[in-house]
Amino acid sequence: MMSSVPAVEVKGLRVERGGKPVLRDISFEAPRGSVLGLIGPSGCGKTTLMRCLVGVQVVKGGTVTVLGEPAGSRGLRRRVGYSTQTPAVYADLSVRENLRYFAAVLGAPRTDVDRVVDEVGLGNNRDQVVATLSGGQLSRANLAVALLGEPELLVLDEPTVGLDPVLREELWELFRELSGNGTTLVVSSHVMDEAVRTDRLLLMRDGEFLADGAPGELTARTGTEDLEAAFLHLIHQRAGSPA
Ligand SMILES: Nc1ncnc2c1ncn2[C@@H]1O[C@H](COP(=O)(O)OP(=O)(O)OP(=O)(O)O)[C@@H](O)[C@H]1O
Repeated sequence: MMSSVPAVEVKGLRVERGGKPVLRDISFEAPRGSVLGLIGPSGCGKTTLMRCLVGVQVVKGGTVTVLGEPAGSRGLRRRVGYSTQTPAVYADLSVRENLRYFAAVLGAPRTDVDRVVDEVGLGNNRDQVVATLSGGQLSRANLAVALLGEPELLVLDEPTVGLDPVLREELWELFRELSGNGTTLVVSSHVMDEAVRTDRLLLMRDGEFLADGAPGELTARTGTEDLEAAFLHLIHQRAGSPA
């Protein structure tokens, strides 16, 4: 039976980096099995928020609860998958060797290796040394590591950067399939056309949420035709509102 505890529960989160506020009083919840999009311009705090979810960021205030436990708890190690923008895979090992290594570290079954290679569409590159992969193949190898062990929550920092539209489409189909099986995904992007594929969007700017809702709700609420226009509308609205 699926737990009723939200996959993610963030309350009053505040983070400072380099002495400056980077996240200012952020609160939200992600129900299990949802695909949550974290969208906003470069430097708005997306990576910092994701670091909080996986428990590697020092926080100034607030709480971050993941699958019912404080973020970063030991018990969450195998239940949460994280892929960073900087690839974690070793350049001098093949795709398969990397995944075997990470499967052993994570305690994931060895049979997972071929499954995740196929899921990210690297079936023809499984024995290729990572140093020789293209940029898009490299980011998919990195994503494959996060899929090992079938984590309940996947935190993916810009997983589709540098991919062509066909591959992006395929990856989004995979994300939808994973969420259909009950996995919760938090996916960051600064590309608005990806935002429409999420169940719920958190539009971020300067460490705050401009809006939080389903893509259709956000366009309806702002009376705009697409999410790009909705985002601009919200920025102008915020700029025009009294402090
Ligand atoms: N180690 C650090 N020390 C000081 N400031 C930092 C550090 N890391 C990030 N920052 C600052 O924190 C803010 C948020 O950065 P963050 O990486 O979370 O943004 P982002 O939205 O993920 O950006 P991008 O889309 O470019 O990855 C930025 O202003 C950044 O300069």
